[in-house]
Amino acid sequence: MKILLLAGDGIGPEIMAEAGKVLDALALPVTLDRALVGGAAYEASGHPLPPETLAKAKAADAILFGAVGDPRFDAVERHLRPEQAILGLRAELGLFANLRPAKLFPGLEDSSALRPEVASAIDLLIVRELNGDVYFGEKGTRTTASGEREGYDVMAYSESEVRRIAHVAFRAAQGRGKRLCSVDKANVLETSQLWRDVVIEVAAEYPDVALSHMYVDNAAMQLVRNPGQFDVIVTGNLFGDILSDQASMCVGSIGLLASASLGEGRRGLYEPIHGSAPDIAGKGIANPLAMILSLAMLLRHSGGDEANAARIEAAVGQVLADGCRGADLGGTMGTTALGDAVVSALNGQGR
Ligand SMILES: NC(=O)c1ccc[n+]([C@@H]2O[C@H](COP(=O)([O-])OP(=O)(O)OC[C@H]3O[C@@H](n4cnc5c(N)ncnc54)[C@H](O)[C@@H]3O)[C@@H](O)[C@H]2O)c1
Ligand SMILES: CC(C)[C@H](C(=O)O)[C@@H](O)C(=O)O
Ligand SMILES: [Mg+2]
Repeated sequence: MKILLLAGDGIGPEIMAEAGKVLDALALPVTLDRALVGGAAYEASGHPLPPETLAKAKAADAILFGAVGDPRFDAVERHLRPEQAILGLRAELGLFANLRPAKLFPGLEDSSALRPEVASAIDLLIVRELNGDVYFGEKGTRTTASGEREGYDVMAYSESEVRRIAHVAFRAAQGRGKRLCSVDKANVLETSQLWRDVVIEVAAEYPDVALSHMYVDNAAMQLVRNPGQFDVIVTGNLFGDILSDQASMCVGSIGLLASASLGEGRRGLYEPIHGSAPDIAGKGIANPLAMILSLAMLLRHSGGDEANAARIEAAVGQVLADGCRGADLGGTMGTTALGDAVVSALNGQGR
């Protein structure tokens, strides 16, 4: 398997180094390649997703992605900002299905922003559509008739876009608790009404899955009131972005949530749900566990290697059960110490 490592900006290189250690420890027959992406690529070549990087991504079986974003480039033209690299990869590779699991690791009951008994019940999967919505609609700024500036971003979903993500979500639910909650804003948005209608049509093919619908404002509230009620959530690009950051604090930290971005084939891109965290970059205190758990998802979904994916997840679970905590979880362990702890847990497995 050919894996492309794209570390990116901010804490990206720091956490990628720890995932690299885990990959080395497993000694798998993989070929590794690296390329610049995001602000680092813009600085070096004037584009956040240079053609060489995109070509390498297309040639890879899987991409392990750190994070992009650098406040130094927040004022450059939008199409050249670091974030365009990840949006470009998702679009160019047709990665329309973003899986963002959130489960409370034993031992982290008191780290959740929620009460321990509420947090303990969390074991959910957010299936976020990743190639459409207001992210990819027409956008711009214009001057209105009265002479003021107006920004606009068009929200749209076609029937086929909703249908394909609905199938992914129903299949995911079949492999879990057989409950799917579709989150939308159909009481206000035409885009959401079509979303809901199409999800209901697709549901006819999955009679074993119990489908429910929830408005996104209520879903945000229910996610902190009683997150244990959710099994699989399917939602659009923007709502999924927001709800997944919220879900991360329900299980303790944004530094724990991994994701898989998948298309039609086996190729996928795997990344933590968080960003480049410029406020802590270079300090050696970023939590590398979301990055390491993203590697586990890579092995599972693109590598078909469930055994090693499960080994990594068990090692992370062990490290957390042993009380290892970085600053985000109220502890003092740094990025490299946490990565080392995962490697020793891996090496100690089965002994
Ligand atoms: N997929 C991506 O590459 C991605 C995702 C989200 C944000 N971004 C970009 O990242 C930059 C920063 O955005 P932001 O501050 O809104 O979000 P962020 O996720 O980078 O950080 C939010 C907060 O969480 C903390 N945090 C994030 N990851 C952490 C980790 N692994 N360990 C410990 N603490 C962690 C940060 O220190 C910060 O306080 C922006 O340029 C944004 O566009 C990129
Ligand atoms: C950086 C940004 C474009 C990205 C998104 O909004 O999808 C990020 O927030 C994420 O969650 O991966
Ligand atoms: Mg996000």
